Amino acid sequence: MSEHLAELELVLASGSPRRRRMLKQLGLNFRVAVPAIDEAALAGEGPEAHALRLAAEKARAVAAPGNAVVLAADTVVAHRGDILGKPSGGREAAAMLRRLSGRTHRVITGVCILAGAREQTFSVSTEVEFKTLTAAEIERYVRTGEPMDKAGAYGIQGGAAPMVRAIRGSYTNVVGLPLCEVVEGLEEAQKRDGPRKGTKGFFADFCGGAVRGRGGMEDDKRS
Ligand SMILES: Cc1cn([C@H]2C[C@H](O)[C@@H](COP(=O)(O)OP(=O)(O)OP(=O)(O)O)O2)c(=O)[nH]c1=O
Repeated sequence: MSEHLAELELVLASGSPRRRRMLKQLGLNFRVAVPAIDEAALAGEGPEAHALRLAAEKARAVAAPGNAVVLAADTVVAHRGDILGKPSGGREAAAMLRRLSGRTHRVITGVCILAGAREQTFSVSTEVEFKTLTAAEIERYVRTGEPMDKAGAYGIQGGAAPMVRAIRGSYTNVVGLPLCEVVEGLEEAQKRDGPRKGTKGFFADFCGGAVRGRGGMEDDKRS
């Protein structure tokens, strides 16, 4: 990661405590602005197109001063072309978990980085395999309330960790912000102020290899 990235004037367009925590983990200076947009899917919209569109709408919805760079993201769970967003209640959460049980799905995060008139939008996809869940396991987990603000009704970083047999791809992408690609995008955005000497650090090295398995990230207190 470039040592100059900490100098970036950054606005995180998100109310997600996970995204805030992950950006902090990078040591970046940023302020938070919470976008208010309609997150409903358009008719016929696929999961990736949906995540990309919402990420761009979130970024555009917040005001940023002169040189600031705005970062926004949207995470969806995709199964057989369907979008599983945040559940509307306990029944829908349980239905989503029954659907994911014993199967592999994809978690797609759309990312938008706005730097003046320049806009980068991209998506990152991670495959997640769930073990077969019992009805009791699902009921217990839904009762914790944790699924309610999370795409696909689960948090890999929290109580759903033991439900996940395997992941292929970025772990931070599942939690809502693919840090490797976000850092690359922010470095790219910073170049508009003139190229800086980049130092290839942890993230560059980390991105070079296959990322498999999960890290040790705490869940937030929001249920
Ligand atoms: C699959 C999965 C999703 N999530 C979260 C990430 C996202 O915060 C959330 C999906 O909802 P989003 O609409 O992407 O984000 P948000 O509403 O939390 O925040 P904002 O729109 O203000 O940026 O689901 C987890 O925390 N863990 C997981 O394992």
